[in-house]
Parts: sequence; C-alpha cells; structure tokens
Amino acid sequence: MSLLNAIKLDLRANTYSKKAAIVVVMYRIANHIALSRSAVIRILGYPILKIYQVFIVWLWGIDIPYFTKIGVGLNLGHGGAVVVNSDTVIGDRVLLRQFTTIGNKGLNMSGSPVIGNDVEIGANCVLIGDITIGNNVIIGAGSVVTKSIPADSVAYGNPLKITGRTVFGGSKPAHHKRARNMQMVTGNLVA
Ligand SMILES: CC(C)(COP(=O)(O)OP(=O)(O)OC[C@H]1O[C@@H](n2cnc3c(N)ncnc32)[C@H](O)[C@@H]1OP(=O)(O)O)[C@@H](O)C(=O)NCCC(=O)NCCS
Ligand SMILES: CC(=O)OC[C@H](N)C(=O)O
Repeated sequence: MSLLNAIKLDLRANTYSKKAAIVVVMYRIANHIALSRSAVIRILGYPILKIYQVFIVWLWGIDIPYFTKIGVGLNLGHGGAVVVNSDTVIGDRVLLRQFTTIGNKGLNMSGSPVIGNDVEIGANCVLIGDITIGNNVIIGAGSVVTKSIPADSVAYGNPLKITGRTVFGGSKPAHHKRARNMQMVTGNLVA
C-alpha cells in the first residue's frame, strides 16, 4: 500500500483527537523513511526522524519507535502517552488507548507481543513478553497481559481472564465505531 493511502486510513481512524491524528501521521512518515531501502530517502528524511523523536516521543511521551511495524488504521484514541517496544508487531485497525505499555519482560530480553488485526486495547494496560494477540480481540482497561489471547476473545483483569467472544456485525470503516456495534456473547457479557 502506498504511503498516501496508509495515511488516509490512519487519518480516518483518528477523528476523535487531532493530537492522535498528528502522531499517527508523523509515525507513518518516519516509519516509511526508517524502513526505506533507498539510502537517499533515509538521508533526506533524517531530520524528520529527529523531529519525530523530539516532539512525539520526548515531548508528547508517545514512545512508539519509528522502526516498529504497525498496520494501517492505527487509532491512538485520546492521543495520550504510550510505550511500545520496537520489536512489537501490530496489525491493522488497532485501537491503542492511553497509558498502555507493550514490551519485553526485562532489560535486554527479547520477545515482544505480536498483535493481530482489529484489536482494541483498553486504557492502562501492560502487555509483555513473547505473546500473540489474535485478530478481533478486546482487552479491557487495566489488564496485565503476559499470555497469548486467541482470536475473537474479550479478556480483562490481572490476572487476565478470557471472559467472552467478540462477534462483529457488518463491516464499518472506523474501528472504534465497529467495536461499539459489536456484540459480546458470553455468560455475563451479553450486549
Ligand atoms: C472489557 C470491557 C470491554 C467489558 O465491557 P462490558 O462487556 O460492558 O462489561 P461489563 O461492564 O458488563 O462488566 C462485566 C463484569 O466485568 C467486570 N469488568 C469489566 N471490565 C473490566 C476490566 N477492564 N477489568 C476488570 N473487570 C472488568 C465488571 O466489573 C463486571 O463485573 P461484575 O459482573 O462482577 O459486575 C470494558 O469493561 C473495558 O474495559 N473496556 C475498555 C474501555 C476503555 O479503556 N475505556 C477508556 C476510555 S478513555
Ligand atoms: C477514541 C475514542 O473513541 O475515545 C472515546 C472513549 N474515551 C474511548 O476510549 O473509547
């Protein structure tokens, strides 16, 4: 997909906060430069990487390294601080809410989460280690996730409990709208 099309999808996902929209577009451009095979693009784009590092990472505290692989339609919700290890892989249309950390289990330890498509992560979560989060997963606010979560699950808490399954009806462009329209089918989670 072209950079322009990716940016269009990112902008569409971040209508809630202009700050989030700016961050995601800046990330997308910086990521494109950082991973470019062209030395010319990497050299000419170097100042943009530094601007991203200073303004987005240091000043706004949205610590998503520009090397991190993230699919299109990343939604940063309110645009609050997050920390994501650069080894993390994030799929398409993921909602990453404020004050969440995604990373490894310790200094110099390898193994960061791989997150699928259409995943919604609640505020104040911690996802650590060599784990996989399947497609269409909802992780509740304040969860500590140290184990993989299968696709189509709702999970929350510390220790984490898988409490239901996500069933999405129809196809809607904006992920957060889609999440609101979903039905959760399980014991106490019938919506
Ligand atoms: C996980 C979640 C999607 C479940 O929503 P829901 O289906 O409407 O769940 P309910 O409110 O019916 O709660 C069902 C039970 O789970 C508990 N529960 C819900 N979310 C929880 C969470 N994140 N952590 C711990 N327990 C939770 C409720 O207290 C309730 O317990 P009870 O049966 O003992 O009363 C939602 O609670 C959540 O955490 N969303 C994240 C949203 C977010 O981050 N918002 C920030 C906005 S800025
Ligand atoms: C991004 C967005 O829709 O935010 C609304 C709400 N605070 C939430 O996080 O779901």
